[in-house]
Amino acid sequence: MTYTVYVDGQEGTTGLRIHEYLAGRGDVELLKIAPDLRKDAAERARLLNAADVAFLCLPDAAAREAVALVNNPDTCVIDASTAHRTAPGWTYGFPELAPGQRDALRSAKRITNPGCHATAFVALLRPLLDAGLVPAALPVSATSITGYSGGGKKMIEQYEAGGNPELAAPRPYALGLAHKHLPEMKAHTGLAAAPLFVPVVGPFYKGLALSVPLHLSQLPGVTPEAIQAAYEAHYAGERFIRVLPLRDSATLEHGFLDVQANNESNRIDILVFANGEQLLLVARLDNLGKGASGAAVQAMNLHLGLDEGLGL
Ligand SMILES: NC(=O)C1=CN([C@@H]2O[C@H](COP(=O)(O)OP(=O)(O)OC[C@H]3O[C@@H](n4cnc5c(N)ncnc54)[C@H](OP(=O)(O)O)[C@@H]3O)[C@@H](O)[C@H]2O)C=CC1
Ligand SMILES: CC(=O)N[C@@H](CCC(=O)OP(=O)(O)O)C(=O)O
Repeated sequence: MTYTVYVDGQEGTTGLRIHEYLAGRGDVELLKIAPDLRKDAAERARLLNAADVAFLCLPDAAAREAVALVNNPDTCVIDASTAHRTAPGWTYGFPELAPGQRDALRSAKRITNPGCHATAFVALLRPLLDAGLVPAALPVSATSITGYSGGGKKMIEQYEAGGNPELAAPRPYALGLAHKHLPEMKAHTGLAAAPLFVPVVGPFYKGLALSVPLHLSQLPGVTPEAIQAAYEAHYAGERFIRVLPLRDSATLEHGFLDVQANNESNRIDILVFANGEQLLLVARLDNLGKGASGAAVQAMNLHLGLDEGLGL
């Protein structure tokens, strides 16, 4: 069986990476748009509707426009943008989210891929809310350090042009405290309020690690071991989520956390560090792997009834 796949936004960072994942596959026929017609609505509509699976690797406005062009009821749209992550009728492309998510993704024709920071945040918080260890009302904070490819072509060009000393150091951003991933972080964890979230972009291509500090004094009766056990239970048998042993400083290189350790993989590592009543939860991943294109291909495989890890 051959599946017809179209990537709208094939020249962008996420689109190119999806092409790389799919290039060697004999079961996928990749439809390509002529370079001069890349933004031609009629030609995009033709290809979107000819596809079994259409990936949208576009800015939000263009992704909304692309969805409006799809009228083939059999086309499954997998949107990598932020446009539909909490929209009704769309299924969150995170198979490991909760029991039932895989069945939902098999039948969905509209799949919305999680954001890179949101993937890490949801991976850390959802199991703890589901297990009743973190109450929905708990105020939560998070920081995340990411490589510059997360900012797409424009940011990659800025960093790779060289000559700007400001870019040599990590840069906190989204300091209006209104990052675009906040709505999905709230919606897909069950928290009553979005976290206070500060992302930081650094002078390296890719790799992401998000940290959530917790004070056990705010969680009566909860222990580090209970948190660890909740992760192990939630992610038991998951091939793309690895829960490292509690306080596993052996996974740290010379006492530092390597945020690039999962690059070129579709894996998320979950790490729990504890000292007395203070706890630090960390999730790390490749922002272009499980944080974007890898997750999109995993969702496609699952939707088509194939081995979820095919090509990943
Ligand atoms: N980079 C990352 O780590 C992640 C990105 N995402 C999301 O994925 C989406 C794509 O991001 P990314 O690949 O980084 O972005 P890029 O800027 O690298 O690529 C976007 C591509 O879309 C093209 N494009 C823009 N408007 C249109 C249009 N109207 N019709 C057709 N093509 C159009 C652009 O064309 P042109 O080349 O002419 O500019 C560009 O090639 C975004 O919504 C982003 O938020 C999600 C997770 C992670
Ligand atoms: C460094 C950088 O700018 N990163 C992007 C995140 C990219 C991503 O995963 O998010 P979307 O899928 O929502 O684009 C940002 O924080 O806006």
